[in-house]
Formats: sequence, C-alpha cells, structure tokens
Amino acid sequence: SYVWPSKYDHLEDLLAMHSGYLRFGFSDLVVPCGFGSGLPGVQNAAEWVRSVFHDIATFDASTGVGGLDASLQFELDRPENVGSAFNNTFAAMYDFITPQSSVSDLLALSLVAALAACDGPKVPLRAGRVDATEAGPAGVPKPEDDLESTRKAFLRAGFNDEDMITMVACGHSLGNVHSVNFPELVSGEATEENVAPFDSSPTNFDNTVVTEYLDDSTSNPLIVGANDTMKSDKRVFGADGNATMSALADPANFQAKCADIFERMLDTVPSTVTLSDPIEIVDVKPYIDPLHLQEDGSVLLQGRVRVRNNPEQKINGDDLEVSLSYRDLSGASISEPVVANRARARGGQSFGFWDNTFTWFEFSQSLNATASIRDFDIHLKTSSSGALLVLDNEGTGGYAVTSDLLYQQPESCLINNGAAMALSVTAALRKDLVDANSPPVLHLAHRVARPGVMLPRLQLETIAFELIPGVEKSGYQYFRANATVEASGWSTTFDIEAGAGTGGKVHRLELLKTNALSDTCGSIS
Ligand code: HEM
Repeated sequence: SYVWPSKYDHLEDLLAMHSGYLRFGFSDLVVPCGFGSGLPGVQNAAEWVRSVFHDIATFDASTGVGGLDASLQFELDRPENVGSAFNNTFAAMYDFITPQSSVSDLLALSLVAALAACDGPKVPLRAGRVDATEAGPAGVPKPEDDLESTRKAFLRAGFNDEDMITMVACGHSLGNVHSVNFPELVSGEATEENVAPFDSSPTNFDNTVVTEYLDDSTSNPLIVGANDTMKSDKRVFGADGNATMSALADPANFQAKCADIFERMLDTVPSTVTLSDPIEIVDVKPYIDPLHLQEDGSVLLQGRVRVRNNPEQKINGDDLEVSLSYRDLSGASISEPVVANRARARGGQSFGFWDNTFTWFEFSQSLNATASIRDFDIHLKTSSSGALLVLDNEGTGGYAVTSDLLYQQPESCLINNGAAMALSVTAALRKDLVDANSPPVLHLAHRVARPGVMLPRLQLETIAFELIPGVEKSGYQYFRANATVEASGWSTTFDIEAGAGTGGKVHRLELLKTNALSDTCGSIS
C-alpha cells in the first residue's frame, strides 16, 4: 500500500491526471488517441508505442545489456530507426525529466498512457530505470529482414515465436505507415499527410489488425503492399501457421495477451536495474508546499489533498468534508483542525485514465513558528451520512511535515541575464540545528544540452548555502545559495538538504521548481 511521500509521486502524477483542475501535461498528449498532435500524419500514442519497441528490441537476454534504457536517443541516425516518431516522443518528455523520472521511466509511462488513451489494456508501470549515456548495439528488425533473422532478433531479446507474433500484432493495432518514411509501401505521393493504417481502426486498440489479416480483408501495407520483400507482418503473422493469430481473434484473449507482452516489454531492462512494484493510482494524496516563514514570523502551511472518487469505498468528492488534524512539534494534538476547502477552479476536479476522477481540496493556514507542525492525519467526512474515515499514512504515525528546514520561495528568484540565468535560493534553518561546518546544501539539476540529441543530460551540482549574518526570525537563521543556470534551466528542479554530515536528522525538500520562481527576490525583513 502507498505511503506518502514516495519517490515515484511525480510519475504517478503524470500518469494519473490528464485534464481538469490540476493536470501535469504529459498524459494529455495522447488524449484523444488519434491525430491532433498538430503535426500532419502524427499520432502521438502510436509513436510512443513504436518508440518503446525500438528501444527494447536490441536487448541481449544472454548478457542482460540493453532493454528499456533510452539508448534509442543516441541511435536515431540508424536506418532501422527511420522517421520523426522517436524525436517527437523524446520532445514530449523534455519538461518531465527530473532526477526522479528518467527518460526510460518516462518511455515506460508513455506506453502505459498511450494504451490507456486508446482503450487498450491496463499495463502495470514499474519504475527505477536508469538511462544509458551512449548508443547500444544495433538490431531492430526491419521490414525487409527475412523471417529467420527477425526470429533471431526477437529471440536474442528474450521473446519466442509466439511472443514475436503477439508483440507485432499488438503494436500494429495502432498507427500507420508513413509515405515519407516508406514510399515503397504507401501508394501515392510521399507527403506528411499520406499515411496508410495497419487496420481499419488505427486509433482504437483492438484486434481488427488480426481479424482483417485472417479474413483477407486487410489493407496493412506490411501484408498487401506492392513490395514483397517488405511484407514483414505477413511473414511474422504466419510464422506458426496462424496458430497464434487465430487465438488472438478472440477480443478478450487479444487484450489479455497484449497486456502481458507489453508488461514484459516494459520490464525488459538492463540486468543492473531493479524495478519497483507497480505504481498504483493513489486514493488520497496530499501535496504540501514546503513551509516558509512569513513577514510576521509565522509559518505558512499550504497545500492540497487529492481524493480519488471511489464508488467501491463510497468516496464521493461531492459529498465530502476534508480536514487535517495535526500534532505540533512537541507531539501535542491540536484541537482545531486545518480545514481543506473544495477547490473551485474547474470544478475542483481532475480526470484520468481508467475512468478515474479526482476531487481537490485546498488549505492555507498560518501557524505559530515555534509550536509549528510535526505531522497530520487526513479526515474524510461523508457529509450525508456523517461517516468519518481517518487516514494516518498507513500506520506510519501520520503525514510528516518538514519544519526544521524551510524553503523561502518569496525571497528566492531566477533572474534572466540573457544566455544564462542567475538562481538565488533562500532557505531558513532552525537555529539549534545550524552547524558552521555543515551548512545546508542545494542540489541543482543542470540541464546540459547534448549535440545531436533531443534531450538534455541532467547534471547535479551541489552548492553550499551561506549564512546570511545578522538575520534571525522566530528561531530560524537564513541562508542563501547562488548558482548560474543555463537558459534551459528555467524549467529544472532543485533539492534543499540540511543535516547531512552533522550526525543529526537529514531533511530534504525535493523537486522544487525553478519555473515557479519570480524574477525578483523579496527582501528579508
Ligand atoms: C518485425 C518487427 C517489426 C517491423 C518490421 C515493424 C515495422 C514497422 C514499420 C515499417 C512501420 C511504419 C513506420 C513509419 O512509417 O513511420 C511501423 C510502425 C509502427 N510499429 Fe512496427 N514493426 C515491427 C514490430 C513492432 C512492434 C513489436 C511494435 C510494438 C509492440 C510496433 C509498433 C508500431 C507502431 C505503433 C507503429 C505506428 C507508428 C505511427 O503511426 O507513427 N512495431 N512498424
């Protein structure tokens, strides 16, 4: 069961919500499943599925090298990786790479989201993939390869004949052959718009690609195209005398077999990688802004609670009152709860895949900085029945709030100097934790551009904070760290950490966003 916070919260956010009050902008790129990316002939969902295949296809099961590791980024000049699909896929990820979401985890997420958007099966998403830093071996099967070498390529990657047939049939349920990439396969002029689908429902994840093959009504260019050498689907689909394809003609079996083979594709990772358990969509998830000291010396506790509307558990956001009961730093329970009000913007609702809907509740309250807050429980009260559900973060003693270390966002800023930017981050640390030998540190994820590669490399820089002398408020001392950030750093992230090296408790405020900063630093008063 889910315990907050999790290092996969960011991935869960990207997967969970694609529209409404809050959405994170990744999954909505495949909603709806069809065209509409703004680029002619481009179906994002199909491109994402194809990208995952081209990344895993070169896995070597005997050595454990390759698999879903985003090495595809460095392999785009190879003839086996023709087309703009792969760069389009990577471009969609640009804003979402963080130290907690590798490109290869985002690739895995993209397949899960694409299938969800196209009415396909729900495929478990595990996380923890590590990105390759250079190209791997070649070997993605090409349409002109003969059956034997195609078989061998799949076998090397750990997939037998039945897996091969299933994987190709499942993949080619979506999308098109593009005349600009394969003019010999698509009749008519080679233009961006001129594409030929694999089946009559390229924007719906269903088994028409199978049934149309079996009843000879198919217009799949890799089966009936003008060029015999290029008829790879024909050779692959018939490789076992149609035994696998006949079984896939049953729609339920098709969905189940595809779910299984896609899961195995996503779990095809270098042997050095350990994957997490599947990421589940969380029922109740708090989002707490880091605390900060206000001018009057109080701290501001601010955030949101996301509640998944769950008919089985009778949780209905429209019939709910949400509050936080909390304990102060001495451990004493505070009788007056923090009330979280139903968010008003866009009806206070977000929408996700698999019919998920979420209702949002917001809170904002000033607290005495000395008593402050140690942790809280979430109370969900059903208005109509009065039934109360108290969540204590799965028996971990509540949802812990960091109050020893504060991120002073109002006194932090990102100033545009032309080519580079100046980042100035202000933090506050409780005075009794200040250790002159171990100041807090800033871990900044630089986005370093790489020639010929779409996505930047994240390079972590650790910068020590400096004490701002003579300023003290409510028992805290202030610190500042300055860094130069490349122009692309307007949308990167940083962490603030204190306590490492002191022998005491380590506090870390994670994934703070540069694009949330204003261009003037408020003065510390
Ligand atoms: C023998 C193996 C395979 C061959 C030779 C092959 C070949 C092709 C070709 C020639 C295209 C057209 C690309 C373009 O014009 O842009 C294509 C598209 C596609 N392939 Fe495959 N493929 C194979 C296996 C797979 C597998 C295993 C998957 C996924 C599980 C997959 C998913 C896709 C998808 C989704 C598209 C449509 C892309 C779009 O609409 O932009 N393919 N494939």
